[in-house]
Amino acid sequence: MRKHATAVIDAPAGAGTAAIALRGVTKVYGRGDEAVHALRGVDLAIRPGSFTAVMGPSGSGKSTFLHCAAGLDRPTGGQVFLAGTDIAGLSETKLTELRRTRVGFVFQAFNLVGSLTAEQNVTLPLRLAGTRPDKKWVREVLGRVGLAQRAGHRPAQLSGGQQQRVAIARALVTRPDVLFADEPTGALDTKTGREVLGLLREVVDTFGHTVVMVTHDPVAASYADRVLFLADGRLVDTLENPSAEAVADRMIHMEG
Ligand SMILES: Nc1ncnc2c1ncn2[C@@H]1O[C@H](COP(=O)(O)OP(=O)(O)OP(=O)(O)O)[C@@H](O)[C@H]1O
Repeated sequence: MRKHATAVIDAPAGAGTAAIALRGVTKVYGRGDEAVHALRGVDLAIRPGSFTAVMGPSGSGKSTFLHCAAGLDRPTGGQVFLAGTDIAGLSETKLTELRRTRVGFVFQAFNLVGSLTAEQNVTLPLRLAGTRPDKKWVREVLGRVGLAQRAGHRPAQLSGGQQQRVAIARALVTRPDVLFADEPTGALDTKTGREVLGLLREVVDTFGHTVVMVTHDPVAASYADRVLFLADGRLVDTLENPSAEAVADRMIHMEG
């Protein structure tokens, strides 16, 4: 039997002040005997300008949480507020617009367009949203991720860490309310992974962005201000100012 850590459920802050707030969010895949309860009533609030890591055993609902929080998928029940907007009530068109402009995504596999330069990859979300890219702002974002000198390079001409930096710049270019990262260091070696984590920390501390990152790695989680632990679709624990050791210890007890 899976042992759960003490259940500490965050009281949702006023939905209007949180970058993200979930209220009683459930997600069921399939029906009847086949039904999988991926989220079983998640309540939480994430402060603007904070860095949050989401951890939990395989199958605990981390990706489902990320998808529901980011408007990539609709919850079966409950409410998701993104900077005060209840996204469950939005039409498909509005939800697509929200995904393009108010949230940013960084994935393990970078997901850059190989035929485009770093700068063109970064401006892609703006073009998709029908906005003319502001050159000064695009340069600024490329500078924030340390790629001012690589703007004209294509992904194949960049290292894995540089490609992930392009992906981070692309995620930030629309000035999103939240940047979601799904195992952003999963495809990188340890040293490069740490550099990317340092960059995520920096965009929070220096530029006030809000980052929510799913990870399996306790060291990655230790870069966050707070770790949320999911088990069997529930938020079962949180850890403030986490050390890698404390996170690893919590995980061992959850998986034991
Ligand atoms: N599209 C789907 N259809 C049916 N079941 C699904 C679907 N997506 C996820 N699940 C199930 O929901 C549960 C939660 O999955 P989820 O991918 O959110 O977990 P996770 O914590 O991200 O796992 P991992 O760490 O292995 O990536 C699992 O039991 C999974 O099998």
